[in-house]
Amino acid sequence: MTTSPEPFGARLRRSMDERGPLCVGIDPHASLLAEWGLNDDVAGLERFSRTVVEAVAERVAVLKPQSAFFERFGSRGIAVLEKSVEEARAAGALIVMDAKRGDIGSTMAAYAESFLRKDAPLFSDALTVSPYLGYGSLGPAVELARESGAGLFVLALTSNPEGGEVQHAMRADGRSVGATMLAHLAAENAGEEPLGSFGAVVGATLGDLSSYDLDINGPLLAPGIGAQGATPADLPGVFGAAVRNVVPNVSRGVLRHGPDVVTLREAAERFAEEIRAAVAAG
Ligand SMILES: O=C(O)c1cc(=O)[nH]c(=O)n1[C@@H]1O[C@H](COP(=O)(O)O)[C@@H](O)[C@H]1O
Repeated sequence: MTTSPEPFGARLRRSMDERGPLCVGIDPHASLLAEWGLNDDVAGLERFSRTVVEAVAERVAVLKPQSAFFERFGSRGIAVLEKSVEEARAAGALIVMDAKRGDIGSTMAAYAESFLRKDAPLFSDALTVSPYLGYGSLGPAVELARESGAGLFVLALTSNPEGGEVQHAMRADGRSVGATMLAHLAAENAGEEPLGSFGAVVGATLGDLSSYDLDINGPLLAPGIGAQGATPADLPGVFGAAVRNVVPNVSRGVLRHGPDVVTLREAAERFAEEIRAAVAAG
């Protein structure tokens, strides 16, 4: 008899409760490699990524490698990404692979195989995906995620100022495009306990979102804290009652404190503490 794997949402809820909700990004910008005294090459990439994993993977709930910075180095960069994913998962962190995939359904199935099939070299606990070829095009990824006990984070209301022209656009039924994505996710997660596995990306930079129904019974990945100007203290005002399900991401705000492992860890802990306090007050 095969037992089905524990769903991502349940694993994430437990990890957030035990470790706090902070997600640290692994974003090896060329400028950060330089600040850390590393070369902009595969050896520099590997040292950077390993240092972040060593500093925080045993402590934070989630690590989010930004695939673009690894892809920049071709197959050897991808090999570093594979190793980092393996090491971070071994240390108990959940991996959200930030690859923002999105395509017609038949191609989406291949993206899903790449990141959400249990035995794939880049298997990740969850994957960021773009629904802007239509939410239904994500179907194969939803299906494989369910089978593998993995999850998705669907771009709903992104942190960047340009996102509004698409996401705030009004449909004929009077609902915005972003709100429509949130509604799809709420349907996906209906009845799941303690938390569904199909999350939304909602920027922490967006101000008051009370006109949106963020109650999707799933996690809300909230980038934008630190380098993009949002702070942990903003979270209750942006997310309201949904703040309990927010996974706040900080990349450069933490990473600029490297390369010393202890200093990096302390920077992550400061954010984690501020986030804990803000969520408790919210
Ligand atoms: O999906 C994401 O993670 C994401 C969505 C979004 O709306 N905005 C956003 O900044 N991100 C990612 O989150 C990270 C933010 O990095 P920092 O601005 O350095 O904290 C980057 O890896 C972005 O690609």
